[in-house]
Amino acid sequence: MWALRAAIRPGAWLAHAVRGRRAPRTAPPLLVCSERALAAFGPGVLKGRGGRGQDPAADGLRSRTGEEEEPEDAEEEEKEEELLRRDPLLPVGTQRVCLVHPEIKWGPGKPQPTRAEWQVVEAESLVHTLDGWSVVERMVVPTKTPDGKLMFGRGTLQHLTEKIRALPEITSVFLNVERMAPPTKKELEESWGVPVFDRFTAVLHIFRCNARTKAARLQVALAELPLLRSHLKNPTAHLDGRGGGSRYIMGSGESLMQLQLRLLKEKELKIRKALERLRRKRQLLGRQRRRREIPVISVVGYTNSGKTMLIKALTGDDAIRPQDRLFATLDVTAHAGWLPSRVAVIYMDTIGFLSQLPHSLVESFSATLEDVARSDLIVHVRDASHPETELQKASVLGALRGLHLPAPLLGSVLEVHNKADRLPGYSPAEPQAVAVSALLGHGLPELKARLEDAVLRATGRQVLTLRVRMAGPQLSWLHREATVQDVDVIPEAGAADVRVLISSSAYEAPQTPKATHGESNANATREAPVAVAPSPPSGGCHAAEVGRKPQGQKTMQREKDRGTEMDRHGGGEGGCGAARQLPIPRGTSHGRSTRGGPPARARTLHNHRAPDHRCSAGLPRQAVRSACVSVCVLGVRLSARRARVHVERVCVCAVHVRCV
Ligand SMILES: Nc1nc2c(ncn2[C@@H]2O[C@H](COP(=O)(O)OP(=O)(O)OP(=O)(O)O)[C@@H](O)[C@H]2O)c(=O)[nH]1
Ligand SMILES: [Mg+2]
Repeated sequence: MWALRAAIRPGAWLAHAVRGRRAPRTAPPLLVCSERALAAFGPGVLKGRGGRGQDPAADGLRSRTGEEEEPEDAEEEEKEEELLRRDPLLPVGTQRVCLVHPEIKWGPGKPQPTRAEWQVVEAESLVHTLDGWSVVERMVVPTKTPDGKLMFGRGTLQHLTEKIRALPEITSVFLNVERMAPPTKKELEESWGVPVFDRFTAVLHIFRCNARTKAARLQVALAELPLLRSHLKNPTAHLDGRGGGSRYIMGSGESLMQLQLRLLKEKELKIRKALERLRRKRQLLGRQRRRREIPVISVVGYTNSGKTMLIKALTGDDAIRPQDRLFATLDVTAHAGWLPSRVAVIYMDTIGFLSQLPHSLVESFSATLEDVARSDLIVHVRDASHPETELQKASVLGALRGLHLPAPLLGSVLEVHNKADRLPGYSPAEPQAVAVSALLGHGLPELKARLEDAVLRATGRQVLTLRVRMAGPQLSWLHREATVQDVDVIPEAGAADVRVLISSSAYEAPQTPKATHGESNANATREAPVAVAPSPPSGGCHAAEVGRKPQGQKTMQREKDRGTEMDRHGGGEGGCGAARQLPIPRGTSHGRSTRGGPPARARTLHNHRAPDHRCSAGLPRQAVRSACVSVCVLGVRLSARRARVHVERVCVCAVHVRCV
């Protein structure tokens, strides 16, 4: 005989477990938002719909990956909205749910070691995710015939029906199975007298409630098509052949069933087309990000493990609002942040995983998860305090493998054990994992250092401090070929120590022998003993050459020769048009970097011959020129023989100064 556990009232073990899983809904601490971080990405890369604070439900100053931000063709927009109009999947309003968990005792259908009680807890969390829904009864019912039409044996079902019928307060039954066949649903609803729904329907309904962007809503609409198909019925079928009416509609030669199937097929094609349009836009934005060389870190993990909270802690973005509910995040959103060496990165917040998610559901969200495949690094956030953390890990890794990610990306996943504050003295068993508390900010410095290390390795970059001559062309070369993070001018030496983030390919170019550069190290910032940067084209005679990236050994050698020549002639400043000589770093506008690194940092320009010197206060041009005697440092006051000026900005044609 079977045992109907926890039928009358929640058993102590279960009630305890359930209480344990529901963390209090406390407001997360407010952190300072990094405005500069966001500014660094320029327009079109990071955008929030409607700006900060407009959507109180949104979990952050989110920059969705761009799909819905572009102005849409009005007609297309209307068509897409039409696709998204549908009836609710589950009953609306307050629901008191009876949770029935069929426990498969043996056989291939038996789930992996997950204990029934935790499956019940997770199912209960799903119900609580819906506003106004509560679980009033829980039942774990053993079954040997999960694939049978009625899921349970005859005697078991009868017993269960009596139990459910004896509970007048329940308004629906959640049968905790992945999918339920329509005939099963029909029979059970007739026996129990209340609506019955499965895990797929519950998750789909939650997705519907939480999806905000058009991409997410379209993906949900795509995911629910199989459900709609399985519920199709032909009301005239019973009339067939009895003379009671035509099974064809208005003589079209198409039965109602065929018509419904055709309409669903057309709907599917339209949704796929709309998703493809959004995918192209996302790819475009991805290309823009890559052009700007901003590394992307995808944060993945089981639902409710703290992904959003971790991104909030890493970026300091107080507009991000983590929530204690499953599938709070459904849209991939991008958030800007900085790593210790002021390396700008984008964190991608992603949809959480759940065990036993129907395959079609995961597949429909594959377009969103494409962003994960294109990232430079994956961070796997785990809830270390969860009793089933190992199973959650297995579930996430299984889903990641299903995404067909590039092997190096999959091989370099950085594991973060979150919620360590709930486990005093916790230390991860995995040597590579980092324990943190995103809530309290514990372990974040170590995590950031590890992230930087991994990101630099993944993107083939390193942070170096190089000493360059101010009179030489090296600094401008560095501005072009690397991200200059800091310039420390040493006036008495006529040199500067320049901290740069440089790609290995640029750094290891033939004319930059490592011996003279000092040791390269992805993390450590090293002093280079001598001026080292490869020389740019002579004197900046041709604007095209000034902005050109050295490609291949031949080009580099030519540039080296020119550089040698240039050095012999004292600084390499030719007599060409000064506008072409001004070494504005590529990708900058008005001295503001868009290649990573904080904007409006003091930037040293070595060129003595700035093309024009403009003074907003009417200072004589000569005075301004003499003020820019040696270096032009943005935002820094310079004293000169005749004037004291404040260099406000540097653009291609002028150095703009203000009299102080
Ligand atoms: N105690 C503790 N709670 C945390 C920590 N990090 C996150 N939480 C809580 O865990 C819950 C879920 O956090 P989220 O960041 O929304 O989790 P998520 O992984 O983004 O969840 P989904 O978007 O739903 O997949 C929230 O109530 C957080 O307050 C932590 O380090 N310690
Ligand atoms: Mg989230």
